[in-house]
Amino acid sequence: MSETLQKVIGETLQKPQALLTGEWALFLDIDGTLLEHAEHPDAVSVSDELRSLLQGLDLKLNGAVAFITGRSVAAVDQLFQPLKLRAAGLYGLEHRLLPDDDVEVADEPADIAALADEIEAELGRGAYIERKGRVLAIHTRAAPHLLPRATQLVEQALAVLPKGYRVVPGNAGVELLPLEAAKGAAIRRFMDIAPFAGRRPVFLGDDTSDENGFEAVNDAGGISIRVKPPAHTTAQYGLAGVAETLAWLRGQL
Ligand SMILES: O=P(O)(O)OC[C@H]1O[C@H](O[C@H]2O[C@H](CO)[C@@H](O)[C@H](O)[C@H]2O)[C@H](O)[C@@H](O)[C@@H]1O
Repeated sequence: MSETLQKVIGETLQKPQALLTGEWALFLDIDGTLLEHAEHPDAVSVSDELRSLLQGLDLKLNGAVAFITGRSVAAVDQLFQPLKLRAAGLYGLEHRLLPDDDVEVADEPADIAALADEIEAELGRGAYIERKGRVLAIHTRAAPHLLPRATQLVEQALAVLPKGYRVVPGNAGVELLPLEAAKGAAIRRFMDIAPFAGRRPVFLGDDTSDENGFEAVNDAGGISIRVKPPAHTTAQYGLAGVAETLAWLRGQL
């Protein structure tokens, strides 16, 4: 274990009680943080152990736990069923502020179906095009050589998309997001309401798209934790991988 990581984990573990008191709000990325990456987005599965860990944390923190994910809330529910938590999906284009509430969706999607079709036709079967309304994910895990071309295609598409669309590197792929899709804003939205308001936010994530969330919790005096941290991250702390993240979370129960 690197010295930095040791220090980071040591610091975090020095205050476990603090995480257990009512002062914390916990925000969780899913893929690469709670779940190991799989070859295809539909190939991941959630263990009963993970479900009960999350349920336990939710109880412990009086409901101040939310998924902050690039997946849609419907996809998250499907994955974690029967567990339902508060959630922001599609990088904050969707919010479910209470576990049993309806999902609030930001404005009607721009029609990017035609663009998705064009990219799919150009890249062929090696790439998987995930259509998420206003968000488009191009997965190249099964054909890494397609990533540069996929990135080029989505960058070119910016010229014809509504203002504010941007390209964000994914994990073994690339995503095209509208302006309002940002994890930091999603976290701030929760922090304005009960039971999150007045607590210190903790956010765990593993991707470039999570950096915006780290900035938001840093600004709010919270704790940002990047799983498998790269050299450059705005996160204050790091955890080595999914297994270590789950162990750390179990330690907070
Ligand atoms: O914000 P997250 O919860 O981390 O979601 C980010 C994206 O995760 C999924 O894609 C990634 O995980 C897949 C399963 O391991 C993997 O096959 C893919 O290569 C990864 O990029 C999901 O499919 C996307 O919609 C999310 O935006």
